[in-house]
Amino acid sequence: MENGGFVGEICADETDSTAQAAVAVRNAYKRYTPTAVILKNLNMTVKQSTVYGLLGPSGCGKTTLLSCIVGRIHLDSGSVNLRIRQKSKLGYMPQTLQLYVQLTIYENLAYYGYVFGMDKKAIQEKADELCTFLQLPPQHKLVSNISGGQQRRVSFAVALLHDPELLILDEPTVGLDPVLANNIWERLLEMTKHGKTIIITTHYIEEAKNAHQIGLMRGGVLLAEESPSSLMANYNCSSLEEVFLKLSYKQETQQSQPQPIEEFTIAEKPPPLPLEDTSVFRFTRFYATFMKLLYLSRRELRFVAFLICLPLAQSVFFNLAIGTDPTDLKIGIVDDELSHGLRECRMSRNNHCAYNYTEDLKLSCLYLDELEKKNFKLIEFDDIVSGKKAIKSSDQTWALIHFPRNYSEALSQRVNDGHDASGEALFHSSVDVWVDLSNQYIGNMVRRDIYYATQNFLQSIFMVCGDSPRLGSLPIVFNEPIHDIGTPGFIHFASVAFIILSSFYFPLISSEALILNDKMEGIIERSVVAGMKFAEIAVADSLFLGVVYILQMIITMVVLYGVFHNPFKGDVAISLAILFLAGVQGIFFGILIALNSNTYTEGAYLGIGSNLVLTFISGLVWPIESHHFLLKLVSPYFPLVLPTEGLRAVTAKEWGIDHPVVIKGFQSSFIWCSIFIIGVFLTLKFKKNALIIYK
Ligand SMILES: Nc1ncnc2c1ncn2[C@@H]1O[C@H](COP(=O)(O)OP(=O)(O)OP(=O)(O)O)[C@@H](O)[C@H]1O
Repeated sequence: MENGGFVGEICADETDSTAQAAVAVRNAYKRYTPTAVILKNLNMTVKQSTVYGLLGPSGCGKTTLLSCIVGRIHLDSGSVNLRIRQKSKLGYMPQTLQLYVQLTIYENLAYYGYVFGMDKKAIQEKADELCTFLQLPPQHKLVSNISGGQQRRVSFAVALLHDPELLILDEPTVGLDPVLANNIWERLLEMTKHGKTIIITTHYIEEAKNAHQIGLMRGGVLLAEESPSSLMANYNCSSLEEVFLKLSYKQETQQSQPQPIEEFTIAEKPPPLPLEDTSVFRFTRFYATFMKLLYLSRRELRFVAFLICLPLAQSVFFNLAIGTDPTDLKIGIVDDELSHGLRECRMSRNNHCAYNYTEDLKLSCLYLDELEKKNFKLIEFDDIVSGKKAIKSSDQTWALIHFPRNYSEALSQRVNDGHDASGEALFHSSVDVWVDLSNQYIGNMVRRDIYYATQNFLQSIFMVCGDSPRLGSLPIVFNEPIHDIGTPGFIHFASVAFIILSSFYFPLISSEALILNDKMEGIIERSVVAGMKFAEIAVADSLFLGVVYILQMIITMVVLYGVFHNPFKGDVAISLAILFLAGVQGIFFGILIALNSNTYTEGAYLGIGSNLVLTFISGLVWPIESHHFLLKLVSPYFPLVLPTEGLRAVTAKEWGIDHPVVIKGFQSSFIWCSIFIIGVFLTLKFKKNALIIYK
């Protein structure tokens, strides 16, 4: 390099050094947005077995440069060549913490140790040594309960844990006790004697004098790259601060005009990452994730209890709150044939035959008995006007029933005279009913039960006279049901959709929460830099969630079918298979949401919002047969809709795996599982920040 020239203007004879260097960055160019150009044709050469101090003001691009070196982000053009070939030989301490603060110091070290392929004994030995050296609190302390400086030292320990050949440290000495900082520098220099190479960024120029080589960075370029002594000698300065100042002035005068963005050529395809990992699935990394989940569940007992109690509470409340008919509904009664009000019914003889009418026959009392049997509470009103007023002004009374003054006599005549009954007898033998239909469901139910009560009342009249009760029935007979599930209630219908949605939703929120948390905290990022594959994380998470899911499903099924006796008549294995596939869909949909969310809020909205839509269209709230015709055209193509139909057919109709409705349920499940899994692959491949949140 020409004396005084920026490192960006690299000489041809230096290209040989690229091959020998531990790290060689050539013509590096990186921008975050078209106007935010961070690295501008930067060149950097780090010799093997040296400490390289990267110095520069805040925002000059140090972290960006290190991120490109460790493969956290791609360069837009240029190249990074590393002497090491495997990620396991790289140690990286990022600027942000990227630790599990809910875990202890040891558990964090163990997690990353397993990621690096270390065994338990080696991890424990190294953890003991590093914790002593870095003056860390006892290893059983939670990271959340130690100071910020101590947390950073744990992060530093993680970088040193597996004795890497190339160590990249982003401001490891911030806020450290000077003695400890000095010890760290001594250790770093000692490590170079064993062939290690270290790049370290720092704001402390004084401390950087310890490095073998210093890179002075400003505005996205390296102004100089030499040993501290040569820098001071070459620039005729007594301190590094002075050298930096001189070079900064020089840069200012040389680049008085900002370099136009067009001058930087961007490669069409981003240059490859320096350490593309070709290794396949590694058991140790899968084990690291699984162990971490076990550690987390031990630490987060409250959350585990929540995961178990949530299905319990949901299914209990579902059964207690949904599906059974309302009881004790109030009905207003205006009975003009009773001169002493409803208490007269208790005194009068009501059960003699209507064919023999006498003054004391009060058939309205028999009618009222039937209404009470339907669990209505009867409220007496003096007249129709006050009864209607009460319904209008209060939401407590749902209907008003009026019996005319000569109701029993007219009804007797109607029964006796049959088709010869007079118009007056027909008129006065009818009760008037007004129903509050402001709540359609309750209003319709009140109407239905008044019909049933009327029918029962008429049947009882003929029975008392010794005739067939059929005389008082509509001429229609409902025979044995074809698919009998006992007394059918809305809950029986809804319980199938409920269990499918639970099978889908519990794994969804758990997988989403796990991945999104690790993504937001930067732990996936650090793990990926350390060699972790997303497949290893996904498989370990899925297995762990599978166990939780089985527990959740057992609880839900015991409550639904054991305690509340919802109908379940068909093949258990087919039903469990449908539920299992709903769980798999949930896990992968949760992962997909996490990969596509950039904030916790976004993740929460996507998770809850999608679930609401599925709740509406899957038949939990209302039968899909009653959907709008346009929705009916598309709803079968939504997840869970056909599996719900299939499960309903299995559990209520005992249809088998070969029935088209059940087959369609399975087809839909397989197709949606595939769509979610493919979605995860495509997101990982094409979405820039699927795993990493650039802070
Ligand atoms: N993800 C991002 N998107 C857009 N701009 C970014 C992003 N990350 C960093 N930057 C910008 O790039 C510039 C360089 O940031 P970088 O973190 O590399 O600087 P630095 O030298 O490490 O600073 P410090 O010493 O304060 O850590 C800054 O202006 C920063 O705002």
